[in-house]
Amino acid sequence: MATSNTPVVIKVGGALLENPAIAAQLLTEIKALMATRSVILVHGGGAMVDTLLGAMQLTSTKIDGLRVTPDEHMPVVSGALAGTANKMLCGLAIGAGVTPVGISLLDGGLTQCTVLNEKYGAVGIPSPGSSALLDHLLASGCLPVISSIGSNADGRLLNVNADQAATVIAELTGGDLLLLSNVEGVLDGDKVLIHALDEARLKDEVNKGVIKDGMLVKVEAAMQAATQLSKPVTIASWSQSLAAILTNQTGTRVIPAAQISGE
Ligand SMILES: Nc1ncnc2c1ncn2[C@@H]1O[C@H](COP(=O)(O)OP(=O)(O)O)[C@@H](O)[C@H]1O
Ligand SMILES: CC(=O)N[C@@H](CCC(=O)OP(=O)(O)O)C(=O)O
Repeated sequence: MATSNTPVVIKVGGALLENPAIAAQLLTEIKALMATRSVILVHGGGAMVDTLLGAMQLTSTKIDGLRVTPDEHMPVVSGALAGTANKMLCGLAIGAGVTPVGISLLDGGLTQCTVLNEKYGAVGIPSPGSSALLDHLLASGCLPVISSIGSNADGRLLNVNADQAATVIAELTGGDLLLLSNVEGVLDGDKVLIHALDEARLKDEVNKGVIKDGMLVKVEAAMQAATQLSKPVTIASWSQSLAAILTNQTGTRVIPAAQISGE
């Protein structure tokens, strides 16, 4: 039975699925956490998308960490993310003794997406919708496992970066957001962990080219969520213990940008 109304929204990058032992350990820790907190799992699967597109002889490019996704790639992309990756995580959850419910951003009116820019093809930017489905699942003691496949109002399927997907779910639920990846957090130019990243430092490291590619999308999503929720967002590694991450012993804390007074 959860004792806090504030859920923990945990996002895992797709590379986790290539490490089944670590993934199983994380799900075991999530089960323990669910004794006191509601947990929502949001996941990526970029590596799996690459593998499945490659197997279909389809080439894929990224601009600033976002995949250019022609509509004709969407059956493979949604199959990889909402299908294979989602069900692998649900299977690991069952193995850990948790009851998962695998869904996507487009289910139950959780989010609505708009097309980012046609130069990216079917790539969506999500906005919060209704939390009713999540409220119901959490009240039932289930673990929502959410893939980053969304839709616009016309039902066009859209590929959403999974860090942006996690951000919108944290905003929807007021949750504490952990973005877990294959690095211990945001690293500086000497590959040393940055413990706290405020807006000025973020801009500086981005301008220097130290924060780039997938991490650029991640820190920008984290700063948006931190500012919107008025609380820090954590970027850390899924190979470290959740207990250590939740007690700020490891990872990078992204600090909310100062709100302009009167806003
Ligand atoms: N300053 C940085 N600190 C840490 N990682 C960085 C940095 N700049 C770029 N990266 C890259 O970003 C990657 C994490 O982003 P990404 O691959 O999108 O992760 P995920 O799939 O878990 O969301 C790291 O593995 C690293 O290669
Ligand atoms: C638009 C866009 O870039 N979508 C991502 C969605 C998956 C993702 O973000 O996976 P990771 O968290 O493992 O990187 C993609 O197609 O790779």
